[in-house]
Amino acid sequence: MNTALSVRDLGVRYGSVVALHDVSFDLAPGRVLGLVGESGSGKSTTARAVVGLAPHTGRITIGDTDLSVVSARAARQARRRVQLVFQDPRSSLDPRFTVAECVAEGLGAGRGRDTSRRVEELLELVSLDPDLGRSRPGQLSGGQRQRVAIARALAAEPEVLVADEVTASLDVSVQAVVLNLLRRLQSELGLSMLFISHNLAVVRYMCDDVAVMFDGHIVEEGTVEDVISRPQHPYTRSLLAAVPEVGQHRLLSDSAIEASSASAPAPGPGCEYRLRCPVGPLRRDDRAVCNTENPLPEAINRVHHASCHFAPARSTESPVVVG
Ligand SMILES: Nc1ncnc2c1ncn2[C@@H]1O[C@H](COP(=O)(O)OP(=O)(O)OP(=O)(O)O)[C@@H](O)[C@H]1O
Repeated sequence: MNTALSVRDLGVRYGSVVALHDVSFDLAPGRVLGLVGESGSGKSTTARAVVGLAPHTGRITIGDTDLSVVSARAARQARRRVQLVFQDPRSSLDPRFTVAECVAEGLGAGRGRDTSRRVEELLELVSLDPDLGRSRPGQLSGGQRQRVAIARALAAEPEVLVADEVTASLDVSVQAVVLNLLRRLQSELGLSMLFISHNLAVVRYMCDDVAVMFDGHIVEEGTVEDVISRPQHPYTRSLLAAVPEVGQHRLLSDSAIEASSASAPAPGPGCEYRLRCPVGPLRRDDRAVCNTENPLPEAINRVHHASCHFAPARSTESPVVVG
């Protein structure tokens, strides 16, 4: 089979802790494979091993380069075709560098006179104003910082992008913006993506295929639709049961996510948010009205799961009832 990334019998230990046991999976070219599982199941360790940040046993093949049989130099070159975007851009971007310097880091040794033009192009690619290149990461919002981290990863012109909980440190409305950006880039650039998340709703939105991790093992894999609608492993069933909106197929439409990434009004009293779901009609409960007793995060939590996204309906002085 033609694969962008193939992992066989991957094992990682941290001292006496065995973090990964014989993990195997294939990522097909141009597809998005979700790696899902609870905290501590080994998702980040898998990502770190794939990009060479964790010593491991087993075999990793990038394109047609089996890293276990080539020289260290050839392995380093092959690994440049796989780029990792970390969970928290505050720690992955050097605060002493300007944004432009952070992105230029990703261009590697071959950069020359055209560096600043290329950095501008990369900032535009992630929908950032190139003028932000003169700022420091600390002057940007969390969502802007994560876009810079994505631009830096794309600077290396990777074939595979590993996105490790890239929205976990972001505010819920900004999460939607970053997810949509990743979807757009993946499709426009034909990237293969290993998308790591503990959130099954997000995995369903983003991925074609999914592998479920538990205690350092992959316990189930398949297309997202098959695994979510016909889970075979008891652990997958328990993960699904713990996320009601996936179990009930109450997931998010593109339009809901796109709407939430547009100019959302500042949440506050009298501001109504309408939750959307692509399957079936909205129920009356699918709306959340914010008021002083019920500020936005609680409203969203009460009606839907906290990790869901939402679309602003309209902002008024007094709550509006949607029929
Ligand atoms: N640097 C480390 N030293 C020792 N043990 C570690 C280290 N990093 C991870 N582990 C352990 O390895 C196992 C897998 O951790 P890992 O971070 O890969 O899980 P995860 O699924 O990514 O979790 P999370 O979603 O919380 O990031 C856990 O038991 C964890 O405690």
